[in-house]
Amino acid sequence: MSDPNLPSLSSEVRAAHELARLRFAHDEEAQFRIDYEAAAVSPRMTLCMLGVVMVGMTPLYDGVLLRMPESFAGFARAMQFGVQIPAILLAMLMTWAYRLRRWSAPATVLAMMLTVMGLTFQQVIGPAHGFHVPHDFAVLAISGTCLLGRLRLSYLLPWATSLMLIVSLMQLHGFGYSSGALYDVISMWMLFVLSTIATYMLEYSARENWRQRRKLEEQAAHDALTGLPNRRYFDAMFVHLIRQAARERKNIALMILDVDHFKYYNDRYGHPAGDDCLRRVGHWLKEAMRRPQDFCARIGGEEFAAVWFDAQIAVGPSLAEKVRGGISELRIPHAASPTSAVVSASGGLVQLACPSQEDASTEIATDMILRADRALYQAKRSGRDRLIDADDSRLSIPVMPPI
Ligand SMILES: Nc1nc2c(ncn2[C@@H]2O[C@H](COP(=O)(O)OP(=O)(O)OP(=O)(O)O)[C@@H](O)[C@H]2O)c(=O)[nH]1
Repeated sequence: MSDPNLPSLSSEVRAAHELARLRFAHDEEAQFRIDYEAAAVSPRMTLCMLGVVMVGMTPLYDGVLLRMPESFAGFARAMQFGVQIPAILLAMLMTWAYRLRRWSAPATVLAMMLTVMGLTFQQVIGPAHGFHVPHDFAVLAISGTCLLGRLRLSYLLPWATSLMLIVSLMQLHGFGYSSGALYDVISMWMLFVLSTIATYMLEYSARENWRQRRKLEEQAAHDALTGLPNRRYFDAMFVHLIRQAARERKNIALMILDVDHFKYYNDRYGHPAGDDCLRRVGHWLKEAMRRPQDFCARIGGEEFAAVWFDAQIAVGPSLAEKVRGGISELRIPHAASPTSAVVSASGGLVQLACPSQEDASTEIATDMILRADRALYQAKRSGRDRLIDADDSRLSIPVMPPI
């Protein structure tokens, strides 16, 4: 029998297909794009800095190495310092400033377009002034953007290909269809194809690593048996929700649940059946948490926690009782239980109305867990298969002072 925790073959094939197409499904793709853009900041800044330095140095190699005539230098400077460098600086600003970052990719593409178009104009107009701009600068700018720009291939490719077509046509138009000009254009396209393949491979491995890291993070936060969040996730998330509840003046409720006489269950039906029982309980808990911010976790062997965010204090006990009682409704036979013929659970509930101290959320969480645990203990002592509300007058437990 196949292990339900292992991914099915079809999901693996789908995952490989998505990777090869450089596109994940909906939410995963959206999350990837956010992370990919965040990781693009330093390579893209490097690209822009290189661009500024290389364009900024053009007077040096135009004048000293290529001996650009004065009649042409004015046009070249206007292009370089009036258009290309400002466009690259704009891309730098959009990448560097957090609030403007969503414009970073279009600004980088714009800088590439203006730089390449400027170079191509110079190449085409130059010969009339007795000056020849080497053709490789245009493809260098496109390849550099491919390799260092960290732009997604599906975004970059249409722009880069259009640019290459424009550059090729302008060159062929400007220099005629001589074998030398054709050779130049073909070598430019070969370099461009290589850069595109490298861009594909870079994005492929970025996606693969990103997915792998997410999987590991997911595994570190979840329990392998039930698939529910684990204790580590619960501790972090509970404190986070208390902080949010304090900020938004919302209520928060916690129930700790423990399956009754689970040792007897294992003894009677065997450990694999015990595992299966825990899986079914976990599945029910996951189903029972309806709102996006409510969650449940497996916090110990046969111990679970359920957290409700923004539930009315008056309905908290009935919500918790529905979830706890639902475990008996699963009707998992438990012939060895002195409490019930089916698997049941005891629960301890604690609620907090609008916590006020946002910065004391860790202490509040510790206190709530302690009180829920004590209520659970009370439920066990008073016969099991029941919920005890820590705020109920029957249970007078002193509240732990903040540490
Ligand atoms: N099958 C299985 N059993 C587990 C797992 N984790 C913990 N247990 C068992 O759960 C049982 C818990 O026993 P106890 O702590 O004595 O509690 P209990 O028998 O449920 O009794 P009460 O809680 O007092 O009702 C132990 O026998 C553990 O071995 C698990 O992942 N799978």
